[in-house]
Amino acid sequence: MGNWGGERGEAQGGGRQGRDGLRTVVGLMSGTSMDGIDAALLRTDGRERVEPLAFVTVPYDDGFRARLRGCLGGKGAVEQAADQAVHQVERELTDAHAGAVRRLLAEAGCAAADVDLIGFHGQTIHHAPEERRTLQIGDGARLAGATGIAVVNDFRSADVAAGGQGAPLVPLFHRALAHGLPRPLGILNIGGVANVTWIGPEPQDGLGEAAVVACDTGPGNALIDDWMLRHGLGRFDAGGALAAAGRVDEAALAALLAHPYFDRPAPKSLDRDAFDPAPVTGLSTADGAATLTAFTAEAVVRVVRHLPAPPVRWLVCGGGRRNATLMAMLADRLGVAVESADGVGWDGDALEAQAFGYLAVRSRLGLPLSLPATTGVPSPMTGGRFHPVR
Ligand SMILES: Nc1ncnc2c1ncn2[C@@H]1O[C@H](COP(=O)(O)OP(=O)(O)OP(=O)(O)O)[C@@H](O)[C@H]1O
Ligand SMILES: CC(=O)N[C@H]1[C@@H]2OC[C@@H](O2)[C@@H](O)[C@@H]1O[C@H](C)C(=O)O
Repeated sequence: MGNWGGERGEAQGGGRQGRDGLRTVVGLMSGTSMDGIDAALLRTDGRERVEPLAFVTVPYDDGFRARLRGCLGGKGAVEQAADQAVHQVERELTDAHAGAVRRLLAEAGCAAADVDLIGFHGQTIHHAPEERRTLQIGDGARLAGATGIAVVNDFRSADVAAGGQGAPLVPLFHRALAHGLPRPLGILNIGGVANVTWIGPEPQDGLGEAAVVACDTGPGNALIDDWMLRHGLGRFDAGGALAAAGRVDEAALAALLAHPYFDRPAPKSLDRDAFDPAPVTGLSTADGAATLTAFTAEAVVRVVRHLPAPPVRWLVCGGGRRNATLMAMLADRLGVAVESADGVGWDGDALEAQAFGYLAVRSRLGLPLSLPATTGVPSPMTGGRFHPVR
């Protein structure tokens, strides 16, 4: 992969590796909440060094969000991907990402020619690793053409094809950021789905890397968001205010937690709509919100027994860290410090987008994106598909 510079080359007008060994990259994430596109600009060597530069979120409009939802999951989603309707949404999604890149670079005062690479996650519309299927829509070649910047996309397929879960993929990025923080450390991302990265003690001899274990914990905000939408109460429970006004229905919570997912050891991963919220159906809006919020928190508690040792501290990123009721439930139930990742100087909204920029560099360098302990893949696995500027 030493020819990366050559492949990008000056003919492609791209930035080149700086004297400090860092690449300038854009990371793009459009997560399971389907709230919009997160776009991050950073410099990184794809190993230890990460220097965030800028970040923007570009929300989807309601019409596009509805069209995107129409592509989601269910039987035959992969076959459906051949459909014209899905292709049309994929084109729209890709063009919206190109717009997000332009906006990010304009805000950062950075020229496209100074960017080496884009890491383009795309939108997951189907995730069934047990069937060796995962599908993120997003046209890498079209994005490269529209931005004039080479693109890496399709980060999850190689892992899933090799028998891994294909998710979560942020753990190696989390480890790169976590130097000097107390161990074992739990990093909890609460998006539509929630996922944890457990990071063990730093090797005493300074050689090698800290152990890392990861999995999806269970629902994040998706069930709460769907509940709010269904009741005409907005897109999410701002600050957790509605949940704070309700009472947790213990019988409904127990029914939700009866799902076999919580007994499965890590690594394991989820599709957005893996859980059926039927147990809360008859509850008041406030009690339903409280119970679904407790479900997200309790799912995190249930994962602790699948980790090598309980984390001594939890750092929370993703939109769920803004839900004060959820954060209080987590602190109460985990019994150790639970705090926003922003408190250690990270941007809890930008982390996933940054991770896909970082992983794009790793992809070009042929480095692993996943490990047996993060996705269950049989051996450390690289991945991603490269789309040069033509
Ligand atoms: N002020 C707030 N109060 C409560 N919840 C909030 C607030 N702001 C955002 N959220 C929640 O965070 C969600 C968005 O989180 P985020 O952007 O981390 O998800 P994502 O990246 O789409 O998902 P994933 O990590 O699963 O891919 C919203 O859908 C909402 O539920
Ligand atoms: C298949 C898929 O898109 N999974 C997402 C989703 O959103 C959160 C959780 O489920 C996580 O496993 C993953 O995203 C993050 C960015 C990851 O791969 O680390």
